[in-house]
Amino acid sequence: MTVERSTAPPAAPPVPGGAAAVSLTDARLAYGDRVLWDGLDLDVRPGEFLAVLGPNGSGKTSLMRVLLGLQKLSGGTVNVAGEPPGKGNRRIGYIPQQRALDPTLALRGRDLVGLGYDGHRWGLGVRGIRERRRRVDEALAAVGATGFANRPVGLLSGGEQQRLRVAQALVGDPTVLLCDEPLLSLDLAHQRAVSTLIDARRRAADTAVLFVTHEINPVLPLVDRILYLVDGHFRIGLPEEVMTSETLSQLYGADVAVVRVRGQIHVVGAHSDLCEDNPHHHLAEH
Ligand SMILES: Nc1ncnc2c1ncn2[C@@H]1O[C@H](COP(=O)(O)OP(=O)(O)OP(=O)(O)O)[C@@H](O)[C@H]1O
Repeated sequence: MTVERSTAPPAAPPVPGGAAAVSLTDARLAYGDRVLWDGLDLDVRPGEFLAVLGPNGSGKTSLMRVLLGLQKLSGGTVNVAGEPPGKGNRRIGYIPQQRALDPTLALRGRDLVGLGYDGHRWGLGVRGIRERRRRVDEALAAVGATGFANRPVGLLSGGEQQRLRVAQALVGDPTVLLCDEPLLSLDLAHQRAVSTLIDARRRAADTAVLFVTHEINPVLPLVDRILYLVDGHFRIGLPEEVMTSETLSQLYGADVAVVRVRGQIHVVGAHSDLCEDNPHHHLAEH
């Protein structure tokens, strides 16, 4: 399989005097002889919003797992918030891909969010407990979850559970926020609320955001750069560099047209393997 290195010029200006929040150098991930990506050089600067796009199975979640320390690279190096990724890295906030929680789970919403604040330590002391409550309440309010914070999480709707996951990821003041399709199962109003919240967080606290999504349009105004993965190939660049007919046709190895309508991007492909379930991909079979 041929593997492509990004040819797009690095769009993000170097961080003056500061280290990258996420840094991958000559990174490779392969399962057996299946190469997901190779030669991946990527520095995400503090405060940057990087959208990670690509069809099913292109390795987006695997990239998140590498950054979380759950998956080893097959080659190259990775650093997150200045250190090699490890399971207990407190500087990472993670919003996992939506999965319904066990309906019998007795945990309340506010307990789930609290795990993001101090799931790793015990014995906070009275002042600590007060501060914890304040922070958890603040995070719950920010995602509009105060009204159902005391209900068992297993009985909440998918969208309500997802808002709690967002609060859990943000309550620990992360340096790096990893989001794996966080808008799935949210209605439009809550999609907007959650993306606004994530955007506000990175602006206020310089949190780097890596945002896996199948649907670029809801976050397009927030995106600084795009990492687009397709079957072992990738491109990194500004949205206007990556989301072009020429670049995507090269990446997919097929005739792909990128159409912009009223500020939205639509991708029209020639092959059904161009990920049919992607809302921004409209298929035109020949
Ligand atoms: N531990 C593993 N061992 C072997 N293959 C794996 C492993 N984890 C993932 N894969 C395979 O690697 C490919 C990439 O998976 P990944 O979940 O990263 O894709 P994705 O881009 O997030 O896909 P989707 O859009 O469907 O969520 C898939 O074909 C998957 O089956």
